[in-house]
Amino acid sequence: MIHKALLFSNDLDHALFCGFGILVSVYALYVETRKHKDSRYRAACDFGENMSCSRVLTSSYSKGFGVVEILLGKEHFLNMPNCILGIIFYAMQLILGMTSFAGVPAVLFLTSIISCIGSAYLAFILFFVLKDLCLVCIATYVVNGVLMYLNYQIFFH
Ligand SMILES: C/C(=C\C[C@@]12O[C@]1(C)C(=O)c1ccccc1C2=O)CCC[C@H](C)CCC[C@H](C)CCCC(C)C
Repeated sequence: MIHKALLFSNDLDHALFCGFGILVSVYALYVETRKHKDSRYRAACDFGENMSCSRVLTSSYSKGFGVVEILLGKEHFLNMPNCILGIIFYAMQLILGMTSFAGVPAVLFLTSIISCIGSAYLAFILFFVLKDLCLVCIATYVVNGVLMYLNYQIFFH
């Protein structure tokens, strides 16, 4: 099988996309927090009624994927902003990606598959329920897709 790197090497690409994922998630968390404090705040990714990241980020789906609240309640610790889960996920990927323990590639690939399933669910909510074009959200779907491709390559190295 031919292994092709996306930009530089597999490992560097992996670290770069993890870093980008953290940046996007931190920005999204900032927008979410700021919008909750001031409803008149307009984020850089707010372009209109149906192209508004802050509308998505303050929706009921922005914490615990909108399902933790229903299953475990509003006060449950897992009912945290999706953005924080994203930051934890990318940081975990970044740190584990720099180690070389046996089993790490499997963990990276497996959690990456889970993140893509999560992304598919969020994309469905975004496009068909909220009917919005949230650019920071779409950016995370791309990052998760790329990370899964890179983790696949690392796993089947
Ligand atoms: C900013 C971000 C996602 C964007 C967004 O979630 C946001 C913010 C949101 O409010 C929203 C509302 C309505 C529709 C869509 C959306 C989203 O699009 C980061 C998640 C990335 C990814 C989906 C995390 C997946 C984490 C895995 C579930 C963890 C698996 C591994 C663990 C065992 C550690």
